[in-house]
Amino acid sequence: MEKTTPPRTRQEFEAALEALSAHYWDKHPFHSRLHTGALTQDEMRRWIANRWYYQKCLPQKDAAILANCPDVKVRRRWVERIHYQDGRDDTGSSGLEEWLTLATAAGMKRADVLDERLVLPGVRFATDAYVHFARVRPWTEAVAASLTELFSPELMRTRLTALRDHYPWIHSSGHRYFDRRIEAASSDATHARELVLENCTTREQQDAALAALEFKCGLLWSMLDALDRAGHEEG
Ligand SMILES: O=C(O)c1cc(C(=O)O)c2c(n1)C(=O)C(=O)c1cc(C(=O)O)[nH]c1-2
Repeated sequence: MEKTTPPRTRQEFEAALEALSAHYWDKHPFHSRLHTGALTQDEMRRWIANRWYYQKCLPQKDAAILANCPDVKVRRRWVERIHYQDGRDDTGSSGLEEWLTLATAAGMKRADVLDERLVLPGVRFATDAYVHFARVRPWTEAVAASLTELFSPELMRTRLTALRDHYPWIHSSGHRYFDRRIEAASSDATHARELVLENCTTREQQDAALAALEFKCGLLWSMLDALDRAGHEEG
């Protein structure tokens, strides 16, 4: 009989997921420039407009996870991510509205962001690939792909400090997205990690989850490659 590789222990699996932080976009040169205050106003605005495309696609990505997930308890908690970004109605808080506030705080018009004129082909392609992945892969893999958020709170803290220290021309109303997201990201990512650890129990499922998280790291990285290149071409 063919020998199958036994699954990793929970600790080993968790450590393997964590180790993929080595590929996270916090180490991308574009983020280094953003965080040291080196971006021009045009580059900062282009980053905000491109991230908008990522932000606005997140609820569709999460809806794909819901559509593929047969577990009512998981769906009940996961749907909160859609409420978070879309808002429950026009009066409450909404991540997407807060992102648009960041755009106006940086001197852009809402319409200029909403018409996606500044969205680079590479950013569109990478973002669409994430939504597609969530549609066609098992829900556990799409949840694993979201685990980049485990690595994001520290990055968002650094970004907030950078906005305050290096980009005073951006009105402080634009900081709110990150102010609120740091805590939400920790709680969402902790929940997602638990789902992956609980539901990916065979070696194959664990490997697929790790591959999904690596794929997502590459996808985020390529978004910043596109932004970095656009900045250099301009300069
Ligand atoms: O500002 C960032 O660096 C950053 C990173 C990430 C991430 O690592 O995927 C997300 C966010 N922000 C974010 O705001 C957010 O809502 C979010 C959702 C997800 C996801 O994959 O479901 N990632 C992220």
